[in-house]
Amino acid sequence: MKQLVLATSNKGKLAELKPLLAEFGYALVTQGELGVSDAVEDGRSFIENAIIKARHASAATGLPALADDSGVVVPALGGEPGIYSARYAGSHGDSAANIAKLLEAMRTLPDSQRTAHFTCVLVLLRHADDPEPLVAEGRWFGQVLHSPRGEKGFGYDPVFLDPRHGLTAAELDAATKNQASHRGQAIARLRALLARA
Ligand SMILES: O=P(O)(O)OP(=O)(O)OP(=O)(O)OC[C@H]1O[C@@H](n2cnc3c(O)ncnc32)[C@H](O)[C@@H]1O
Ligand SMILES: [Mg+2]
Repeated sequence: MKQLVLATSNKGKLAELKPLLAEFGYALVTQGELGVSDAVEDGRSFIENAIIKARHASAATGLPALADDSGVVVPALGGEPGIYSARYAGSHGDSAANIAKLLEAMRTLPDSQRTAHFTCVLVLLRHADDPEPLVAEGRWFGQVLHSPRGEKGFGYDPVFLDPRHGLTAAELDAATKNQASHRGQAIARLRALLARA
């Protein structure tokens, strides 16, 4: 079976992506398992950063690569944290600090201005020099709560309310989150692109 390197070091993403990719017909290997360093994410958009990460992992391994660039976008904050979601409060991947900063920035906002969405852009390089990567985006619309709820998931999940279920992303079981989420939607689009490619 052809190997595919997952170009992410985020354990939460890996846990969600692995079951979603099960039917894609690849043997999955993470960039960490292959000793690939994290790429420098200096793009200006989710798409640019996802391409940077996929190209970095693919160039280092010679394998096809899948990257995920994602984040939470709050229109009332001018789109923040956006592409800076992982390092919003300064240090990379400190979810408690990121959530605290987000809640403080939104402290005075009424419910009508607390809408937000998660965005996920997936980039699949089908081989190391693939000039035309497959790009798939998904968005998950909801509301930012005033305080965290739930223990599951990762990142901003405890403060993101999914209006369809009336639960935060951290209160949803993994399969339900994957059905609703930005990442799940992006994977469904990627599957459709692959079927046509
Ligand atoms: O770059 P990689 O190695 O993939 O890992 P990362 O965590 O740095 O990933 P990003 O650069 O794409 O930043 C995404 C951040 O957005 C947040 N995020 C993305 N998807 C999320 C989800 O499903 N639930 C909660 N937070 C999410 C979370 O804080 C992530 O760290
Ligand atoms: Mg990152």
